[in-house]
Amino acid sequence: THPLAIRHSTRVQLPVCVRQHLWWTEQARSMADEGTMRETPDKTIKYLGQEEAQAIDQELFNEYHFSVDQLMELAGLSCATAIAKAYPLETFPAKKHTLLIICGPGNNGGDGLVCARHLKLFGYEPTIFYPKRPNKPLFQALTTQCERMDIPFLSYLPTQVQLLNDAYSLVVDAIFGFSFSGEVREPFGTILTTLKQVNMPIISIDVPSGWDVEAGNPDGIQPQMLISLTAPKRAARHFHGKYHFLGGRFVPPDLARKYNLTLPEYPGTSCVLSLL
Ligand SMILES: NC(=O)C1=CN([C@@H]2O[C@H](COP(=O)(O)OP(=O)(O)OC[C@H]3O[C@@H](n4cnc5c(N)ncnc54)[C@H](OP(=O)(O)O)[C@@H]3O)[C@@H](O)[C@H]2O)[C@H](O)CC1
Ligand SMILES: [K+]
Repeated sequence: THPLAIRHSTRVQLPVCVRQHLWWTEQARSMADEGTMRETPDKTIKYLGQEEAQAIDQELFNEYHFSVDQLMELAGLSCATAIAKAYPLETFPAKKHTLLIICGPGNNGGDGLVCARHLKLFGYEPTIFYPKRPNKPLFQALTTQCERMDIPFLSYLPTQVQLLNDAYSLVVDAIFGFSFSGEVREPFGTILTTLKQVNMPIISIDVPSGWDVEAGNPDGIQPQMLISLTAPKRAARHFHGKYHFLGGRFVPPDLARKYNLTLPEYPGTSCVLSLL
């Protein structure tokens, strides 16, 4: 048995053909157009460079005394909420509510773990692949929380993309965020090569993994959805997918003013807004 068979034995028998995939994305698109995504985009929004994104992050922790756990919880909840808006449960083909969430070794991976937990609470069926786990209490706790919620973890990622296409409807890329730099090192090079071949939509958290945080990467993965946290990074200018959401509604006004963030207004109590 391959690892995908552990908990999805009935589902892997359902092939996801291209026609079904197109039907489904169209359904999701029309539902989204009908009312769940009416927020107004703001054309003046500022795109952050890598150093600026890291400086804001540090200021939130060191000057404003937020803990990583706090911000990660809000970031991950934003991601799950945005995914539920763009891909509502009722638009999934043949009730196949499965998603694969691939988590990297830093805080972007932590956002992915939190996102998985909330998606499970929303009725989705996430599976996590977390190949490089930091030896830190925060990540160990987030992992335990997912395990205790019966979210399966893959022991390896099959390189046969058909297995992945058959088992999952969406893949969430929580591999690298704004601290990525240089050439991709293993095992993530192989993982990203596999992701470039899948035919299900990819959802990237904060930055499409493998993209330069500022310059993007035309040869990299091309996600259908991007969820920018705090403010979009410059790489987002090269994003040509269908859905671009902003999340991470935790920026104190003074900090937004200091960095001239010109953030659009979130509607009501929403923790996300659509930028497209
Ligand atoms: N303020 C906010 O908006 C918040 C955002 N959050 C999320 O945090 C990430 C940024 O997290 P950070 O831990 O700083 O970094 P990353 O997750 O992007 O990546 C760091 C790890 O990636 C490894 N890395 C870097 N480059 C490579 C490479 N070329 N190949 C392989 N691996 C790479 C790096 O490994 P090292 O060996 O270099 O240490 C790190 O392990 C942000 O994008 C948001 O998603 C917070 O959750 C909340 C606040
Ligand atoms: K990412």
